[in-house]
Amino acid sequence: MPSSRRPNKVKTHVLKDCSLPSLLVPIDPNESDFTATKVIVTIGPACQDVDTLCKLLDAGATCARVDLTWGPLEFHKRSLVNLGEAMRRSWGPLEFHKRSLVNLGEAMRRTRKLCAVMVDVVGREIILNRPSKIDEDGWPRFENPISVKATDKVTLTTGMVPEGAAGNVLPVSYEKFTSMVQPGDTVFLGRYLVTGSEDSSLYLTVDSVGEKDVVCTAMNAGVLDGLITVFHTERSTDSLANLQNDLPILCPEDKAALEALQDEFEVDFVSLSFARTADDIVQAREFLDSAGLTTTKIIAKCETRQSLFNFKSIAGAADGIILSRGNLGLDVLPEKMALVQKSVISNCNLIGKPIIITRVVDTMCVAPRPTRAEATDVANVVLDGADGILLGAETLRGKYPVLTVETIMKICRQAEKVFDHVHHFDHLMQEAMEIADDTGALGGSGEFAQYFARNVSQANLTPAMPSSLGNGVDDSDGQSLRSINRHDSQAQLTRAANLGSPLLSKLESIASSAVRAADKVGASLIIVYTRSGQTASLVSKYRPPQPIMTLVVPQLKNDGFKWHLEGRDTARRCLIQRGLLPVLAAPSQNSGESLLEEAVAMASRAGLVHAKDHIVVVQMLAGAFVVKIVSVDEGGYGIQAIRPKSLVDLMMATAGASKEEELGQDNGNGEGRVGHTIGQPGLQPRELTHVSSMKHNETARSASLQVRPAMQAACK
Ligand SMILES: Nc1ncnc2c1ncn2[C@@H]1O[C@H](COP(=O)(O)OP(=O)(O)O)[C@@H](O)[C@H]1O
Ligand SMILES: C=C(OP(=O)(O)O)C(=O)O
Repeated sequence: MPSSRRPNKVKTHVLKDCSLPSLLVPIDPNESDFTATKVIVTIGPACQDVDTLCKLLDAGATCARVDLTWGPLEFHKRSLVNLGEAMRRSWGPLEFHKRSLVNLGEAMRRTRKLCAVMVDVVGREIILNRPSKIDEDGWPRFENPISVKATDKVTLTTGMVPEGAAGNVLPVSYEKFTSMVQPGDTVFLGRYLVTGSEDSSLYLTVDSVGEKDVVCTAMNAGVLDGLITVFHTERSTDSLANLQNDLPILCPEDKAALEALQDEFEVDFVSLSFARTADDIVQAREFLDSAGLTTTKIIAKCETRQSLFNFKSIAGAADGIILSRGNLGLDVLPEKMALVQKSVISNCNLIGKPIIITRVVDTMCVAPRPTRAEATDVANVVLDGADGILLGAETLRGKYPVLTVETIMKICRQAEKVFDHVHHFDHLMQEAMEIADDTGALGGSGEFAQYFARNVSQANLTPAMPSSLGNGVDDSDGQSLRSINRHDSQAQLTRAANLGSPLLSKLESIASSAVRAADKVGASLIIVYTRSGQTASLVSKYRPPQPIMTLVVPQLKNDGFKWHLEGRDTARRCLIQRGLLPVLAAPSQNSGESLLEEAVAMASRAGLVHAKDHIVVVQMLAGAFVVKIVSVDEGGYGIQAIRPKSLVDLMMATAGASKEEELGQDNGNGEGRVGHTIGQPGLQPRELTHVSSMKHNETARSASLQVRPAMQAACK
């Protein structure tokens, strides 16, 4: 960080109404069960059947992950030449994952709930090559757990393990493993998706390194079972000293599996394991595009210290971040973990990228209740500002997958109630102002803007080590910047636009105005029309307390070969962002006012709004950006004419002016206010926004608008 006057500030918790008496009031059984925080579940044997998947969706899960880490064991022995068809035919776990997705489609049909699909790739994961067999359900099972006592010698080898060899000689999957480690290093062996603190985890200290063998001493006793991951802990406590493996960001098995899944299913997200640099995201994007997964979003997993050194460039290039706290916790000192989490979440919030946190309630793998620490942790994730929580072992092999989701949703709901939305909003605005100030546009030095731009573009913070393996710190400044530019997502373009502008981009100005207005008029709901999801995403960024109904109007597109409807995928991709409630309009529905009326009726039926409630609407009308307030009619079904007082409040909220100074006395009917200039709160008025009233309509309307999880939501 340069000596800018501006430190890298992170928002801390400011809780609204957290007095003990208010907290101890029993929870109203009739209170809305809307939960803004998203929950992603990992599908495994514990939840793959349709009934359990239905229960998970009913409990509130919005995205399901299939984890390719289970499976490629069989492939490590095969040459690249033999991949392809042979693999497709014989890879048991891929069949397991396909069945998961077929069942998920059925669960969506039955529950009429939309669920996104995430595929987690193996990437650079190093594992122990242990013999396994594929069970009848297609899931790999391992036999003969490995029992190790503290101070036992354990040998990790890249060679063959002769039959009858001692049980403490363990083959690792990465053939250059001996080049990575040196005496004194710590190597962690643990069951995939375990905490690292139970007796199925083993910490080893490296004694000596030979050509093929790494001899270690066990620091604790443990019984290794299941799929065992090998994690080489960073040896330096303040920089990066380890050599990193040179495995590709997507291994051949990942590519083959993604292609195979893409043939039959729609993959909304790829969670990119062990992302280290922005270039990893660029490479993954290139592959996904070439494989026809052009709309699939990349969520980079930060699971090593290296990913933190390159964090800003990774976050800038990816469509979202997963903070993989299990692995990261092996690489970051325990006393720093909470602070790292706050920093990562805050940075993602600032640039409006979804941030997902892993490893919250490990105890619920075996117990029906979380520990106090876990329950507190979940609440803190919400208060820190995360978008969602990713469940791993809890739903993959845990005893209580449904109860786990229910418990998490309840904790999140309570935490959301005290999340200070206004403070969060003001923090983002303040940051925008300071960036603007630093660009010089508002009289600042430009120092921070340069720092921010540099970090977003390359983040080359530590020198690369001279090695064929490399320590993996991003050493390709210009190159990664160029690559990112080739793949500029809309969000990146928006960010870039923001960096060059003293104020916010047009769309962001509209989105934040809508959130401010909703707050000022006490709206119950925000409705956002969206095509790509970008506008909805920007509204989510400002973390309104209201649900954000995200209206996606399908569009007929021609890809050069055939016509197809686009929109379903947009709706699903909103399902990892805090507060978004995507709704897919029926294709025949026009996107005008009648659609809004249907949306309001639907929100009313869903209990999201009641009679006389206000709703803030973001849409495009006749080529103009519109933020408007409508009210629910007396019957609670349709739209009432705009309430004049609310209109004044809207202008107050968005123009940041005082009632007396700017508007004079409210004449009670709001006349003369329609079409008033609305600017960015806290900033100078900038965008011209129409505030139009709705036509009066008291009648309840039939619902042609549908939530469209049914049919083809996950299965093509
Ligand atoms: N079908 C629609 N009808 C009316 N307004 C729309 C529709 N789709 C998007 N909009 C509005 O158009 C504006 C710009 O949208 P756009 O640039 O396409 O971003 P997005 O990808 O979020 O739709 C936003 O105000 C959005 O609310
Ligand atoms: C690796 C994962 O997370 P963690 O590092 O938190 O175990 C995961 O969930 O895929």
